[in-house]
Amino acid sequence: MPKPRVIYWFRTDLRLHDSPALAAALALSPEVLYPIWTWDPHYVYRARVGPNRWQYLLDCQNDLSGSITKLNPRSKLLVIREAPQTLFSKLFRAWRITHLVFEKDTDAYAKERDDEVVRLAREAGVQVVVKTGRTLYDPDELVKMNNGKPTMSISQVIAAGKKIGAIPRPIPAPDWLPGLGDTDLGFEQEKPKSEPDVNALQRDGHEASYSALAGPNADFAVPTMEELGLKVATTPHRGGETAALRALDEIIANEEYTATFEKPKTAPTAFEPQSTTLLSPHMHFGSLSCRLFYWRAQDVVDKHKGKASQPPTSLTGQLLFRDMYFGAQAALGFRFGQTYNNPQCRFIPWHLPSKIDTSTGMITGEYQVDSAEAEAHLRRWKEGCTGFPWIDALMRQLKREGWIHHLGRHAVACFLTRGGCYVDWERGAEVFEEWLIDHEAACNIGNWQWLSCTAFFAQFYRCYSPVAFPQKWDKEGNFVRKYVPELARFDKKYIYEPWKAPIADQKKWGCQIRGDGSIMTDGEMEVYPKPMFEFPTRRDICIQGMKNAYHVGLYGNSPQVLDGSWRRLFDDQAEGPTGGTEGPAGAMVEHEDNEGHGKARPVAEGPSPKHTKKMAAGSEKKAGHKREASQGTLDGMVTRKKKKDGEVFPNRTHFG
Ligand SMILES: Cc1cc2nc3c(=O)[nH]c(=O)nc-3n(C[C@H](O)[C@H](O)[C@H](O)COP(=O)(O)OP(=O)(O)OC[C@H]3O[C@@H](n4cnc5c(N)ncnc54)[C@H](O)[C@@H]3O)c2cc1C
Repeated sequence: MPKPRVIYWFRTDLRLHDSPALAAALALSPEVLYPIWTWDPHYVYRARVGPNRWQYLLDCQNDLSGSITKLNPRSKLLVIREAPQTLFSKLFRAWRITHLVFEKDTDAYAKERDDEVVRLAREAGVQVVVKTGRTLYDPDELVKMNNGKPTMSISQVIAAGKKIGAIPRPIPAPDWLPGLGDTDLGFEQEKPKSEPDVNALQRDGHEASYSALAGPNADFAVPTMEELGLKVATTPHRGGETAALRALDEIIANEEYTATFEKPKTAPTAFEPQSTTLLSPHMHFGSLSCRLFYWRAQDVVDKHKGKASQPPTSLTGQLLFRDMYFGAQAALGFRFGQTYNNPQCRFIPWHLPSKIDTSTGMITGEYQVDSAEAEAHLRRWKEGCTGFPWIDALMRQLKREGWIHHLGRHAVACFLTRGGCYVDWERGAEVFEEWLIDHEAACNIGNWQWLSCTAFFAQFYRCYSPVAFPQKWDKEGNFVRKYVPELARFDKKYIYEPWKAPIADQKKWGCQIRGDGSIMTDGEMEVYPKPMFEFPTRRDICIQGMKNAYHVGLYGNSPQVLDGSWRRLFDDQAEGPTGGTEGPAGAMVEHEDNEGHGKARPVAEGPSPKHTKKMAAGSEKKAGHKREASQGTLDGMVTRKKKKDGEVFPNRTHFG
C-alpha cells in the first residue's frame, strides 16, 4: 500500500504547537508532506487589510517556515500564488496528492471557499481531513448545543460548552516533519482579477502578488512588503509563533497578574507596557493556540493561593467571549456582518448606511452619504482630528500601531455610533478591519454590534464621555501626550479639554486650538482642532434617537427594513437619516420598554393598535418634508446591482 502524499494547508493556524489538524496530517504517516499557503486574492483585493496586518502575516509566515525547516531541512512553507478555488485541482494532479488536511474555518467567506475546495478534492479522489483548532469549542458544535441558535451571551456559551465537554488540553508540537516531494508545478498560473481592489490605498509601489506561481525566484518564498507594493508598516508589534510563545511565557510567569486579571480593571491608557496581554494578533493568525493560552491561564488560577478572578472578567473569560462571537457568526454566516437581513441585529436609522445589493441581500461595501456633516464626522474620527484628545489619541494609536486596548475600542466605537456621531457601526467596523492587526471578522463585527447597542448589549443610555472616562485612568494625560504630541505641553487641567485653555496658555504651550483639523501648523505654532461638536448635546440627541429606534423595535430582517418602508416609522425629530416616508407600507411593531431594558416585540407578533396610531400620526405630520428629502435616499439605501459573474464580494471578512 503506497503511503499518503499529503498537502497541509496553513490558513488560520500559523504555528506548529497544539495544532490538531497538523497532528491529524502526521497521523497519516505520510510519505511526503507539503506545507502550503495559497495566496488568496480574496484577501489581497476584497478584504480591507492595511500594511501593519500584512507585515504581521509575513512575520508569522517567515517564522513558521523557519520552524518547519528546523524540523526538516528539506522542508519549508510553500507559498503558492493563486486562488485556492482554481489552484487545488492542478496541484492534486501535479503532486499526486492523496490527502488534504486543514484547520476548520467558520468565517463566512472561508466556509464557501472550503466547500468548493472539498468538492474539488472529491472530484480528484483526494481525501479531506478537517479539524477544529481555532477556537476553544467548534463554533458549529456550540451553535448545535445552543439549540441551533447563534450564541449571543456568555452564559449561552458556558451552558453550551458544558454540553460539549471539557476544553481539550493542548498537544505538543511535532519533533519531526516529513520532507517535501517533487515541487515541480508544470501548470499555468490562473491570474486573479484584481478589480474591485479595496486595498489600492494601502500600496505605494507596484503590486506583484501574482508575478509567478512560486514567486519571482520560483522558490515559493514568503513575499516581501515591497513585492506586494505595500506601504511601510508602522506597527511596533511583530508576529510569529516564536514571539507568541515567548509573550505567553512572560504573562504566565507573572502568577498574580494571570490569576487575578479582571478586564474592567485594566487601564486603556496604559502603554509600554499595555495593561492586557496583547495576544490577540497572535490568536488571529493562529501563531498562538487558544487552548494553550486557556489551559496555561487556568492552571495558574487552579493553583493560586489567593482569590482568583473568574469568567467573564478573567483571562479565560476573555477567551470565552471570543468563542461567543465565533458561535454567533457560525450560525448567521454573511448576515452576521451587516444589519440588513440580520435577525439578531437591531435596526437603527444611522447616518451613512451601507448600500445593499438586493439580489444577494448583501452590503456592497459602499455607503450612502445621507449627511455631509456625518461624513465629515466619520473622516475626522478616522484621522484622529475630532478635537477630543482622548478619541484622537486612540485613533492615532490604532492607525500607527494596529492595536488599542479593549476599553479604548469601547470609547471610539461608542463615540462614532450611539454616543456622538450616530454613524452606522458598519463604517466603524470597516476602519477597524483595515487597521487592526488582530482583526477577526467575528470579534470585530460582534463587538461593534455590542458597542452600538444593536446586538449583545442594550444599555444605550450608558455612554462614554471623552473627557471624564479617560480622566479616571490617566489624570496626567500621558496617553494623550504620547499620541497627540502637539498637546504634550498642556497642563493636565486642560489635557482632555484643550479648547478651554486660555489663548495665552495655548501660545505658551506651543499649540493653538482652532479649525477643523485641516491646518496642523501655523508658523512655529502647532494647531489642534476645536471639538467637532458639543459632546453633551450630541450625546442627548443620540440617546433620544436610540430611544426612538428601540421603541420602533425593528431588526435587520424586519419586513420594513427589507423593503425600505421603515422610514415611515421614524420621526425626523429624532436623530437619524429618516429620509422620508417613501416606500411600500409595512407593519409597525411595538417595544415593551423604551429604556432599552426589555426585548423588542418580534415583528411577527404584529403591531399594537395604540402604538401604530401614535407612530402613524407622527409620520404624517412630517410627511411633506420627508418626502422631499427622501428622493434618492431610498435608492441609496437599497440599490439593485447585478451580481458580476455570479461572484459575491462580501465587504468584511477575516484575513488569513
Ligand atoms: C469595537 C471593537 C472591535 C473589536 N475588534 C476585535 C477584533 O477584530 N479582533 C479581536 O481579536 N478582538 C477585537 N475586539 C475585542 C478586544 O478588544 C480585543 O480582543 C482585545 O482588546 C485584544 O487585546 P488583548 O489580547 O490584550 O486582550 P486580553 O484582554 O488580554 O484578552 C485575551 C484574549 O481574549 C480575547 N478577547 C478579549 N476580549 C475579547 C472580546 N471582547 N471579544 C473577543 N475576544 C476577546 C482575545 O483573543 C484576546 O487576545 C474588539 C473590541 C471592540 C470593542
